[in-house]
Amino acid sequence: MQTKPFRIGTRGSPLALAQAHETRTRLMVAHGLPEAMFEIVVLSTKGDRITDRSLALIGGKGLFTEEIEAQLSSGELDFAVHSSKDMPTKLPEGLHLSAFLPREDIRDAFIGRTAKRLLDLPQGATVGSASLRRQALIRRLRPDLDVIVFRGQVDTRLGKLASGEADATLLAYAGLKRLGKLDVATEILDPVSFPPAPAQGAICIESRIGDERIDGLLSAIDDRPTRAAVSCERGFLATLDGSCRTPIAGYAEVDGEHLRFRGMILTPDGSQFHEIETSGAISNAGRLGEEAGETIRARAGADFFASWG
Ligand SMILES: NCc1[nH]cc(CCC(=O)O)c1CC(=O)O
Repeated sequence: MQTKPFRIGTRGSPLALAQAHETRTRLMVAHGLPEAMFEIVVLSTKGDRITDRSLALIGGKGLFTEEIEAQLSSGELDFAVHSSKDMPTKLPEGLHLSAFLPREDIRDAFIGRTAKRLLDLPQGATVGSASLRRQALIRRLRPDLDVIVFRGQVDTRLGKLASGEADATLLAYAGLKRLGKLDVATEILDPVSFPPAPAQGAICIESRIGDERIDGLLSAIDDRPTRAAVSCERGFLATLDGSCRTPIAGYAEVDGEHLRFRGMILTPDGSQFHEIETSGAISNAGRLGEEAGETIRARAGADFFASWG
């Protein structure tokens, strides 16, 4: 019988803390354990410290996870809670994603200061986003808009918007919901025309491979449909790139044992894009995503990928 508290690693952003608390609550309920059995350990990551530059320029994925993963590997943490969207497709040796919480809404939210909808923005309006996917999707639908880089935590971005640095911004519905700020959203974007990032809206738990005590603890809160959908989306991402330096979008929807995936890749200026749709058994989810990536890559051709630099 475990008596020492489990040590849960997380970043210190309000969103990360909300995700860690949600995970702890689910574990307490699933196992009838008191809160004192879970210690939330807050770590600062490179991605949290660098706020003045686009993350795509400094190294993309892994920025929010490296410090936490080092402490997982060394045994100082028992497991860590992350946004699946921020996880590199290749994890460090010895670590795996051992559980997924039931997914939140996958869609992006539009937050307009004056116009309430993306398509209602006046010509030449500015939209702030640091995400290459969102930038490319905006340019595809509205090549006349001026897309500017907007970084930082959700509150920072909303502050920049309020102070007039842009006319609108985009954020994940899931993040706003977890922060209790859904009311700022003025439009929820349609995932067919504005597909989310692979793994958006899904909280995952990372832990050591072969740690049976932790696997046992976490299996009680693992959501199978979310695991299948995220595996498929991450398969697509991994085949195409796996960094966050590229405009890649896609989402899977699970219905019983069946899954349907839609993916999109774009040139950064949004002038060209390719879409793919596929479906199959959830038992084959990761492979379905990889195959979709291979197919869309062949279809797009080398010239298209030159735009990704
Ligand atoms: N890159 C930051 C990040 N990572 C996860 C989320 C939102 C929550 C989620 O997708 O699970 C966000 C903020 C955003 O995109 O608005």
